[in-house]
Amino acid sequence: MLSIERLNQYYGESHTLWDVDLEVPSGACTCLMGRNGVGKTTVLKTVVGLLEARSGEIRFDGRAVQREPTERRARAGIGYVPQGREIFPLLTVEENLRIARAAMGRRDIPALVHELFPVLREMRHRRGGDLSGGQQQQLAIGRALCLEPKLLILDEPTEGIQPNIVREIGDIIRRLNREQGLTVLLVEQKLPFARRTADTFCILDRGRSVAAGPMAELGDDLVRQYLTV
Ligand SMILES: Nc1ncnc2c1ncn2[C@@H]1O[C@H](COP(=O)(O)OP(=O)(O)OP(=O)(O)O)[C@@H](O)[C@H]1O
Repeated sequence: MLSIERLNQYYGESHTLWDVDLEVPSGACTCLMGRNGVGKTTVLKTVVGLLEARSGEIRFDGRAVQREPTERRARAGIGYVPQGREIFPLLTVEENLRIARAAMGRRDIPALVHELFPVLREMRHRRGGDLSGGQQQQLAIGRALCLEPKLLILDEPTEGIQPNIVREIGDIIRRLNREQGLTVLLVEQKLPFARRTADTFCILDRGRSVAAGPMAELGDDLVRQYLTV
């Protein structure tokens, strides 16, 4: 579904991504892994179109999208839940969802959103900023679902969330993937969570893709070499 080939990206003169390759198979949940600062968020932002690729190809659904604007990629089915969630804190839960939905020219909120996240219906009149971290993450995922994506990209969805809610978020990602058939690309630093949630992995190290494969093949050597601090 998403295929990245020889992607290079720069922040000014600083070469950040070096010939990165990444495959996200249709229907799978893929985890992009690596230590802090290796370029994971930069890959996601380049896929979404918030950063420009200097060279390389990003194919989504069989089409090269690396020169398309963000809105066009979103309309094509690339959904994005950024790190830190970035919900609108002063708007209500319902307003946060409706604003996203308006981008589709629709006023209704998809039933799936309330089915997956009943708390968003219960708290629809609360301000986004008054929700707990876990509830804000649910709102951020719900908002991405309002655009009916084919690929859902999540940047560290468990960051700053209580352990009992982390499991809940993992269950929801798996349900979206397995029951709704949504393809998922996830950045995640928590190894047990990544193992439990994803089918395939790709590891970045200092801006380069260094290993990839089925999650069952993520052995201790790779973990020691590229993931433990
Ligand atoms: N706006 C920016 N301008 C300049 N350099 C940046 C910018 N954003 C990130 N970088 C640098 O690019 C490199 C990759 O950063 P990135 O945030 O993609 O890494 P990451 O793997 O997602 O890290 P983390 O796990 O800490 O979120 C880092 O060296 C970072 O300092």
